[in-house]
Amino acid sequence: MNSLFADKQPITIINTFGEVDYIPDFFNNSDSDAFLKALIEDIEWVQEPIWMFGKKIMQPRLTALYGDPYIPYRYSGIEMTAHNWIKPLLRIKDEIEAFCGSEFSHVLLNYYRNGQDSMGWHRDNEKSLGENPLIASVSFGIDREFQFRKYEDKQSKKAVNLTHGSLLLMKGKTQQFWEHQLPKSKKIKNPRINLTFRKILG
Ligand SMILES: O=C(O)CCC(=O)C(=O)O
Ligand SMILES: [Fe+2]
Repeated sequence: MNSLFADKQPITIINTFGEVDYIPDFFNNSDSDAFLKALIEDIEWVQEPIWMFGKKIMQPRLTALYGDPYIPYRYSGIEMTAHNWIKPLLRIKDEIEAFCGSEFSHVLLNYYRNGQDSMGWHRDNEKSLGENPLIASVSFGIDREFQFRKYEDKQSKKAVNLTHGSLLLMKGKTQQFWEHQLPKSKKIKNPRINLTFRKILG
C-alpha cells in the first residue's frame, strides 16, 4: 500500500468468495462536511423511475452519474449518460485512485434524503464492469447500515455501519457471490450521500 496512507488501515468485512475492506476515516471530518455540502448543492440530482414487476415506480432516492460523458452506462435497466467531472468529484477521485492504485471512469452518486430512502438487494455485476470489478464506495452524512448476503445462501449475512468520510472497497469476486443493500431506517432524519467509483471497460 502507498506509504502516504500508512495511517489508513483497512478493516476486513468479507474475505471469503470475494473481498470487502473498510476504512472508516478515509476523509477527515472537516473535509467530509465540506464535500457533503458541495455535493448536495452542486450535483444535478434526479429521481428516476424504474420498472419493478411490470410497474413503473420512482426510485426511493436521488441519483446522478458523472464521468467520461461519451461512454453510456446502463444501470438497473436505465441508460444513463454521464455529466462531466466537477471539482469536488475530481478531488475525491484522485485520493481514492492514489490509495487503491487503480483508476475509475465513472462515479454513480446516491442521495438518501432521510431514512425512508434506500436501495434494495442487488449486485453490481453488469458486463461493462468486467469479471472482478473494484468498486470504491465513499459515504458522507448520517451513518447508515450497509448489508451483504450471499447470493446463493441468503441466510449468510454481514453488515457494516458506513460513517461520514468512510471508504468501502468491494473487490475480487464480491459482485459474483454477494448481494448488498442499504435498508430503510425509520429513525433516521438526516441525509447521506454515497459515491461508488467504477471503471467501465470501453
Ligand atoms: O449507498 C450505498 O452505500 C450503496 C450504493 C450502491 O450499492 C450502488 O450504488 O450500487
Ligand atoms: Fe451497489
